[in-house]
Amino acid sequence: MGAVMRLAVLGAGAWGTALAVAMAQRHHVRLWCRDPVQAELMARERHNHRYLPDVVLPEAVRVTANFSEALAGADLALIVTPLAGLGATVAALARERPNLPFLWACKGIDPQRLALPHRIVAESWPASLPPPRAGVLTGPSFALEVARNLPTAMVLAAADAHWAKHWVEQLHQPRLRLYAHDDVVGAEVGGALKNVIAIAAGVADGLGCGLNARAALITRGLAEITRLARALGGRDETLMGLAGMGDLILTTTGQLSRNRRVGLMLATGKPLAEILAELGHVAEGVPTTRAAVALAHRHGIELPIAEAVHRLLFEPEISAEDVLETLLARDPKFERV
Ligand SMILES: NC(=O)C1=CN([C@@H]2O[C@H](COP(=O)(O)OP(=O)(O)OC[C@H]3O[C@@H](n4cnc5c(N)ncnc54)[C@H](O)[C@@H]3O)[C@@H](O)[C@H]2O)C=CC1
Ligand SMILES: O=C(CO)COP(=O)(O)O
Repeated sequence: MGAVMRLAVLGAGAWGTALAVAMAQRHHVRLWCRDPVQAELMARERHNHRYLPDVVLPEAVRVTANFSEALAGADLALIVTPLAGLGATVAALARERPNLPFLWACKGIDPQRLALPHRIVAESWPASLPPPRAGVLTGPSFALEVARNLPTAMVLAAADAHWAKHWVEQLHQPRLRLYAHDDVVGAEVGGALKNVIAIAAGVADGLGCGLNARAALITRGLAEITRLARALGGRDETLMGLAGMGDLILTTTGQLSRNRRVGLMLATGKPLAEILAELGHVAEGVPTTRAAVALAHRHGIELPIAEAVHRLLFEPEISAEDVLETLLARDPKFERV
């Protein structure tokens, strides 16, 4: 195991808070929360009532709303904002600590630029600086379980496999097991698209389609994820691992998934705006569905489940039952990825 370090966790939602708690078992952690009122409350009460209730913040986690203070003396930053905040956070990090290595832990595809997180990072990084030393942290990991120290396995992927291996050795813990990887595209597509399939699984379960249907959705969902990853330059085998199949199984079946919950509520006919307000957390599968369908058109590949979720999310006059019928009416085919 590596030395004790100083870590800056940037973003204090459910996932940032959970990672801060888990990392504080071995390291000194500063948790940056952009809202000063929320930061003060968390520092005083040692809880994140808004995003991760029932979890106590250990002494080794220092909460601050001051970005510079969070980064002062840090050996590594973990960016844990929603995907929509990644670019601005990377740009601010480059201004403050241009040499600091960092990981991003957000999942999704930007629906405007159709960009995976690593491209958002590259495009937000000043051209005048040497490229950042950075990678992605992803895999099947519900925040609450990580914060409760339940055994979890994740992937740390970077284009430079040696760099990934180095940080795995520094951060690995018996109950937060990290595997190094060098397929950033495959790992990111797995983390992004599983949320789209989780929405579909929630809809199917909400409609009472049964366990056979859920298994079919997971399997054909994995085929869609693999197809898109391949089109974008990822490797098939990555999607058979933690970042692909692992996270897909967790999110399509686990009651803690917010994206699955979006699907369950869509099945009741509730409007999307109401669902998102009720959720109170980010559901990255919603914007990512738009991006996935646009990328499928661009690359000439078929993503029937993602297309079905797209219709249900963004064509309010269409019901969950109608979308299901359209999916079931597809012509028979060979089973191929
Ligand atoms: N919650 C989980 O179990 C996991 C979440 N993730 C990913 O981590 C990312 C964050 O998710 P959660 O923390 O769960 O979301 P959340 O909805 O619980 O919290 C989001 C947090 O980010 C803050 N925020 C929003 N925009 C921001 C910005 N521009 N700059 C800084 N902070 C900003 C919000 O104030 C809030 O504190 C998402 O991409 C999610 O897919 C990944 C693995 C597990
Ligand atoms: O990414 C996650 C688990 O790996 C969390 O999924 P949800 O955002 O659907 O809760």
